[in-house]
Amino acid sequence: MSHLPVQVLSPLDGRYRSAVSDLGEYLSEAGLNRARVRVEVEWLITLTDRSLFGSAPLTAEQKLDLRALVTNFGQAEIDELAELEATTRHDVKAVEYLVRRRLGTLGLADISELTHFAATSEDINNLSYALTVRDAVQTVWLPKLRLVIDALRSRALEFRADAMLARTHGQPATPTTMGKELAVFVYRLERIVAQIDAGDYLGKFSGATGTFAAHVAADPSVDWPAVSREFVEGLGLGWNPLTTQIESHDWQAELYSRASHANRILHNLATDIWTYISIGYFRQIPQAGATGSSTMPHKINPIRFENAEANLELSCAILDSLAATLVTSRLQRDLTDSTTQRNIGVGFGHSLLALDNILRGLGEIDIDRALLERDLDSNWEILGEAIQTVIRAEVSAGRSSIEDPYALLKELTRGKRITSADLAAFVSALDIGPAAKTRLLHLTPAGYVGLADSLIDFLR
Ligand SMILES: O=C(O)C[C@H](Nc1ncnc2c1ncn2[C@@H]1O[C@H](COP(=O)(O)O)[C@@H](O)[C@H]1O)C(=O)O
Repeated sequence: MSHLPVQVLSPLDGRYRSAVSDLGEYLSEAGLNRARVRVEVEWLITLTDRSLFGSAPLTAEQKLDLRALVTNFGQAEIDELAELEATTRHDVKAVEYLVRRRLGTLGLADISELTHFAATSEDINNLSYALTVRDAVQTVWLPKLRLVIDALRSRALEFRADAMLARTHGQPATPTTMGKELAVFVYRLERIVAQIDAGDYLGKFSGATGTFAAHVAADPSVDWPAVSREFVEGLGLGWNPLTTQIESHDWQAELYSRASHANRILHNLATDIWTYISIGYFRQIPQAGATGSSTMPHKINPIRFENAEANLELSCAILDSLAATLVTSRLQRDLTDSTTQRNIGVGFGHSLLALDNILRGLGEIDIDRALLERDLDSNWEILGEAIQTVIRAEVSAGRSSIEDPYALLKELTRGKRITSADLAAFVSALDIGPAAKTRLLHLTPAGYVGLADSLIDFLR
């Protein structure tokens, strides 16, 4: 028998807890159950406000008491729900019983039969998930993503004029600036954030098979779809009028796909920064007291970006799986979504942890301008593109009769190392107009960055 105290299985609840615990407020079992209590309570208030089934509107104080069940939801309720569920073997039924018990304590036993009235568990669950996922995304995950975007933008602006050899296919290519390369990621991430901001959080509240059958059986004179719509929209959610027992989860699939897409862009950023660090373009700023390698004292390892890379992969695996599977439920419902949705927090948790690491990592790197310049100065052959393009323009304008300029430059540069002197001699001998020749003679690899410096202004 082990002597270990009870151990959590997920590192999100272990070593990384402090970085992701804000999500637990919403996407934990307790967060879900608190939201379920909220939905049950608000449904009671909706029914009594309309004096349905012999009820009378609750007083302001009674409503406060009921809503306090949500704000005061804590360990006592968590324990009581566990005890109730041990008997019911049904998590939502346990919540209903908890609310009924509290109604008794509050002197509201006369409305206890209106608890969970005409509702199926999914009516409570889907609204609770929409509320908790919305709050987790809007108050925890997106703000962290925005912090990363802001940090990235400020580093992009800082490096906007830092010319750098580009490496398409990993090979020296037409230079760019470090600022423009980081700005590309800002632009991409901002698009995804806008899409996520515009996304839906939908809810249904229409009974066991989405038909309002029990509602109509109880009182055919009520406009139940209108009541349902007001109720769902009153919670700040969009109303889904046409469903089976379950909300169709399409909004969830859309959200998780977009979050996963954001993860992949961040993954691309993390591996690019890792690569810039590995070739020395970024230096890592030593952190006091930190160790790189346990045996090689000189090392500073890019652990922030490696941790981010791994967590983004895990997050994508979970969010992709949720997006792919949640949209299918056999006939009017199967219960697979109940089990999979319990992992929404794990999906966002790995992403949040990655964001935290990227944010720290971005603050722990500095650019090595001297190395960037040395590298550019060692690769004059990349100007072959500029020269052949200028010659073609000159031929086209009738100022040159050079045949096949591309082949000429290919002959000079392909697979070869060229010095500035080689290139100057070559350009001086070219049969082109004097203005173009002067322009080419003044061109350097560091100066061949086109409009990279100003393109960054396309960022919002
Ligand atoms: O309103 C209803 O409950 C309708 C009922 N469908 C159900 N809808 C929602 N939850 C249900 C359903 N059935 C079971 N359960 C309870 O779901 C829990 C599943 O546990 P887990 O796999 O851990 O997520 C676990 O607590 C289960 O008890 C139907 O028969 O159509």
